[in-house]
Amino acid sequence: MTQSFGKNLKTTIFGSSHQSFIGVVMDDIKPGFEIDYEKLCTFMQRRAPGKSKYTTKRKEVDKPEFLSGVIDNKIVSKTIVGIIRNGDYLSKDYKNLIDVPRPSHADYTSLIKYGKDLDMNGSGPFSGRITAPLCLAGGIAKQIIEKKGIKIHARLKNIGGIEDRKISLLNPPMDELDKIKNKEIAVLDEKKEKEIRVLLEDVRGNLDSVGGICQVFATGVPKGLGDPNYDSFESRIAYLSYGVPAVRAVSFGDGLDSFKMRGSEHNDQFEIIDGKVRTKTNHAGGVVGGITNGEAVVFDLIFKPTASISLPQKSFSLKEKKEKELVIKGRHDPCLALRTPPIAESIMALTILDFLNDL
Ligand SMILES: C=C(O[C@@H]1CC(C(=O)O)=C[C@@H](OP(=O)(O)O)[C@H]1O)C(=O)O
Repeated sequence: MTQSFGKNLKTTIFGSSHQSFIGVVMDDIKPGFEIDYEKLCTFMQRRAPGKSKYTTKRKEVDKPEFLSGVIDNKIVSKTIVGIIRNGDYLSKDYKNLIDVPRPSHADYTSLIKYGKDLDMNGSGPFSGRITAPLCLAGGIAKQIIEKKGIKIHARLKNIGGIEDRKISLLNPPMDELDKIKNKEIAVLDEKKEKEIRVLLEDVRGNLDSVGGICQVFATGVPKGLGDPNYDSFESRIAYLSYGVPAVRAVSFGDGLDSFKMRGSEHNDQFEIIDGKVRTKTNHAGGVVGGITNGEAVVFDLIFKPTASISLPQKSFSLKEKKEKELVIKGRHDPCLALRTPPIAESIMALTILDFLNDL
């Protein structure tokens, strides 16, 4: 079971949703960087639970603490260790799931693989809570690469089938995206936001859940990050993305729509502007042949509807060896996708920093 990623900047997530804390080790980071602690906390609050009626009611402070490698917010070692304390956990809500697994959650596959030894309270390593330390590391990575002129912003592109405004992949409106980052529903189009609220009220009222797509943009990314084939820029993004609970797909640029296009529509033709090679469009999302081309890097993360819903569902009892109805207790997100923009930004930032450590 690996909780680690990164080739040059080796990052390891540890802990579990209902243990006393969760955290992250960042190894082979460059000492000297001054972390803007307030900015890091604000970034992490965008993901934190208990902030909206459309997400989980669990309330956590989610303030990062540095155990090692950081003094007065300055990185002073090659390895840093940060933690986030867990406070508001109700493990009793998970007791019945040891015998009766949740459909489409990891209870069953975890049991097949690890038996009853793995701490599955709060869904253990399969919990969305493990994205808190990812954002701790990602928030730091984002600050480091910002100083190198790389900007990253994410938005909710689609919630439960309701699509936000289409925006340019070539010249993404980064200032506009920056302004929506602290919204409860981080979309640009206010009319669509109202429609999403109606949908979410319906989903919540009916004890159900809904998924969504988070789209993330990075500008100022140097040309030449990534290699062909198995260590492509996309491969490292995908490696992290599929480690995030509930991610079902990751797609670059026009991604999942590209197969419907003709080559003449999808090709990004070249032009020379002020002596610099640019592309006229950015259907590729800034990565061709696994290598960044200097245009904005854009990818979508597709999240399934939260598996833990309160409606009665068909499952089975391991003890009794027969089918059984399951009613899940606990405080689950009617739409976990709402909390994902800082997660997508973290994946982008950590991957770029990992490649930059290469150079
Ligand atoms: C705590 C977080 O999200 C949790 C993710 C989660 C799950 O099953 O993934 C289930 C809930 O946990 P609990 O049952 O302990 O309340 C969420 O609250 C968080 O994101 O910080």
